[in-house]
Amino acid sequence: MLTMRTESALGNMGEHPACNRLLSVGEAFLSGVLLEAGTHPKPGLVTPRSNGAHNDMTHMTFMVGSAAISQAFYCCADAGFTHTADFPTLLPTLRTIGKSFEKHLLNKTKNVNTQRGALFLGGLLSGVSGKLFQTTESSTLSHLDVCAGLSTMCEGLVERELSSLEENVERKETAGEQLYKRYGARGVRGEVEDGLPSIINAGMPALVNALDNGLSLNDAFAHTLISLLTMVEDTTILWRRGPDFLKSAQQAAQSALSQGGMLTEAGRNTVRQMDMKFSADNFSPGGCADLLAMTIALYLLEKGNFPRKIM
Ligand SMILES: CC(C)(COP(=O)(O)OP(=O)(O)OC[C@H]1O[C@@H](n2cnc3c(N)ncnc32)[C@H](O[C@H]2O[C@H](COP(=O)(O)OP(=O)(O)OP(=O)(O)O)[C@@H](O)[C@H]2O)[C@@H]1O)[C@@H](O)C(=O)NCCC(=O)NCCS
Ligand SMILES: Nc1ncnc2[nH]cnc12
Repeated sequence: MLTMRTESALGNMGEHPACNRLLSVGEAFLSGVLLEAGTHPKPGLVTPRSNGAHNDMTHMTFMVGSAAISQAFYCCADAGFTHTADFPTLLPTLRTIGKSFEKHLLNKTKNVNTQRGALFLGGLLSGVSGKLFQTTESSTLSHLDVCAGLSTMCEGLVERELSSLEENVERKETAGEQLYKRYGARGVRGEVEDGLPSIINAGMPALVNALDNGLSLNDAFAHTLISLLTMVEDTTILWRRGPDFLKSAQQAAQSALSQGGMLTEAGRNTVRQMDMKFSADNFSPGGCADLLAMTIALYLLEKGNFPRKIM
């Protein structure tokens, strides 16, 4: 006797569409983190061909990290689908799932922080997606609806977790908490509370435009990353090199985009130069990398698949 999940995973969609749709949420977000890690070039970031600004991780670290968090997305989607109360009351459940997977991630990567941010973003988005599937028969979700649900669920998160930070808290303050105190940077919490404006206004339009213009998946993803970098307040850059570097990185990305980004040879050369400079200056936009992964995942949730051959 097959379990419901196994039967559905075997494609028996007719009987268990709900479970199959939750499996597709998990698959979309795992695809996002894997395809992000596999994209090259990405200024300062780890790719299959470069370790960027990192001396403690390679592409293999991200494969192990992705495997470690892969089940979190289905678990969060399932939690969202079975959550009978309103969006804000779903958040603590997802945080509990996330915190246990974060421990697992760091255990599997031997304490190298590959994708804490991706786990946070993907887990919350998966939970919202699962909840939205309660009220539709569709097998796809609009990224605008998912981002709106995220914003509703995370309303007040910055205030609760950053603005009201106690002085000399018992535990070591996280990077995000220290950066909020130092610069007022809202980081990933600000992104989710605002409903991912960087994806809605930059990432998703860039990805759709790149694919419509015939770019390969790799080049479309690299183009999307550059677009995100123009506007994201990336605390991983702030943490390593401060606000002036963050501003210069955003300006460099804007300059590359003005030359066409990955759509033109001049733009591609500028992106390659950015990669060399970010790596030499020892900083990388880890937050933008996570948002790239999420853009890919939300694209797959909305469209179901990529438009052409997977190349
Ligand atoms: C909620 C937390 C994840 C918040 O953690 P923290 O207090 O540290 O807050 P932030 O710094 O704001 O964000 C944490 C990570 O989020 C990514 N990020 C940063 N800015 C943004 C942004 N504007 N938008 C989106 N995402 C953003 C970033 O993660 C990526 O970069 C990390 C790799 O950076 P790197 O510098 O290479 O490595 P480090 O070890 O950090 O530094 P070095 O020593 O090497 O210099 C990697 O994590 C990428 O993912 C930020 O780091 C957390 O507190 C939490 O609660 N987690 C539990 C999980 C959870 O609640 N899940 C819920 C659903 S499952
Ligand atoms: N490819 C990557 N390189 C470095 N940090 C990251 N954080 C998320 N993806 C990353």
